Amino acid sequence: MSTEDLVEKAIKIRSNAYVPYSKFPVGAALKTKSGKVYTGCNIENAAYSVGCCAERVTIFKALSEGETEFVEMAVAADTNRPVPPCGACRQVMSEFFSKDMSIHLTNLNRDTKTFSMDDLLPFSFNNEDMEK
Ligand SMILES: O=c1ccn([C@H]2C[C@H](O)[C@@H](CO)O2)c(=O)[nH]1
Ligand SMILES: [Zn+2]
Repeated sequence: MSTEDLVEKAIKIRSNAYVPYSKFPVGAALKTKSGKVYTGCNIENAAYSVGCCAERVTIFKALSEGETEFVEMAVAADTNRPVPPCGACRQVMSEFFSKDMSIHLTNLNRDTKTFSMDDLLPFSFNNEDMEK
């Protein structure tokens, strides 16, 4: 699947977002090495802090199905600039994505900015930091 198609999937899955509190639907699409695509949206809760972003829902969906190798992700929201993922999602991404993996951030105009994992979260805390 092309990057453009991955972006379209991220935009489309926003329609499943459960966002009664923020009214800010976000969608994400994640491509595995084998070419399979997992999609996800944000899911909120009356206890605000237990809601989950589209990016993490998508990554956890794929991981829980046994996927471990990812090649590309797209994230979409109705924003002026391509939507920036929150810090928590960047940290989760850095656990499972290689430093050079591409993450495409976009909006409904299809303005798209592509970042490598390392650009999105430089100098990230990881397992090696606990090895001393
Ligand atoms: O990149 C982002 C930014 C925000 N949100 C969600 C969290 C919350 O449900 C709503 C408002 O922050 O948007 C995401 O899913 N992804
Ligand atoms: Zn997030």
